[in-house]
Amino acid sequence: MSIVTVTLNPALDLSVTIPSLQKNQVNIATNQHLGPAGKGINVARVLSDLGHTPIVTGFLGRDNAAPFTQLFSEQGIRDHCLRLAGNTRINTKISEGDGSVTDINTPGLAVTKAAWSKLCLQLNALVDEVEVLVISGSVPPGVSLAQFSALIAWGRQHNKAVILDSSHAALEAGIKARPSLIKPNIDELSTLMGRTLSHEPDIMAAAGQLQQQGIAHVVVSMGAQGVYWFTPTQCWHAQVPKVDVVSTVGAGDSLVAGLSVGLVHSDTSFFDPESILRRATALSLLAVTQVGVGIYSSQQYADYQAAITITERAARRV
Ligand SMILES: Nc1ncnc2c1ncn2[C@@H]1O[C@H](COP(=O)(O)OP(=O)(O)OP(=O)(O)O)[C@@H](O)[C@H]1O
Ligand SMILES: O=P(O)(O)OC[C@@]1(O)O[C@H](CO)[C@@H](O)[C@@H]1O
Repeated sequence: MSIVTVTLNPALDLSVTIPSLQKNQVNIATNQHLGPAGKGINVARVLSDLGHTPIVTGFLGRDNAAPFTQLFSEQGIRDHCLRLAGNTRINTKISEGDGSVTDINTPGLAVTKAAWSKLCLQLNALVDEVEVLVISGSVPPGVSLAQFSALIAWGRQHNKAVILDSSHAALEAGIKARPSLIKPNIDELSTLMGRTLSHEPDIMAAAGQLQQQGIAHVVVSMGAQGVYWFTPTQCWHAQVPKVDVVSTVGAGDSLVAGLSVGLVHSDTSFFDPESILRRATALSLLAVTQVGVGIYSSQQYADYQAAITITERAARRV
């Protein structure tokens, strides 16, 4: 059994660092890096650093698939991604000296009906191997929101824990299929609820509303303000230490990787949200202190776990 991540719209991330972005000017980057990414791919990379053997699936462009194939083979990730004619998109991530990031994401490779059918067949063939299904990222051209939502419903019908990490219309559509856990960031949650959320009582009320719609776990990532995790019975908050931010890209994916490991035991007595949240949040701190994701230092991972403060909040239900 494995954690399976589905990335319908992966990307090569072109990460550039500049001191301060000047609009309408020539900006000279001090660093650049082009590497395989996309939300579910990032999740799998972190899982493999944690000692898991995740399965990745979704779509890749055949013409520039080599960096992905190399990553999967180096990291021991089981590659079930379907290759389509053309190139996987390139997303640009501009990191500035103050830690802010500007993302320029492109729409991605169009998925044909035949390719979608192949993915469905492949998932059916993998079903007995799925321990947790992580569905991450945007919906590429050619895939409808109904198909996206059906993917989540498929996982739930097969009694799998399904994590959904997406945004905008895809998040809204996906929620209707009642994933087991969603991980919006605070802006995504505000957009979803149609109101600005920033204070704890508002976030609690929003999470409660979503739980009433059948989503057991709502995790809200809040950047430097840490993480809230609303389980069916409790509410936890992770407070993060101040860190030197290199790039926040992939921080949410690293958090999701840690949560996916935790959900493996969600219906057993081994389920311990406090320690899952501590570890998952530490993984997100490793992400913000590097370009890309992964455990670059076991000692740093341990130190971040020790520096995170987890508190239980009195859950308020709507
Ligand atoms: N500036 C920061 N300082 C400390 N921790 C941070 C910072 N930004 C992010 N984090 C950590 O990473 C987690 C996820 O970040 P964030 O809320 O920005 O998610 P996200 O928007 O989904 O990220 P992304 O889409 O870029 O992967 C936070 O909950 C926090 O633990
Ligand atoms: O367009 P999506 O799928 O929503 O997001 C894609 C993306 O921004 O997400 C990852 C960071 O979370 C990046 O590696 C990648 O470029």
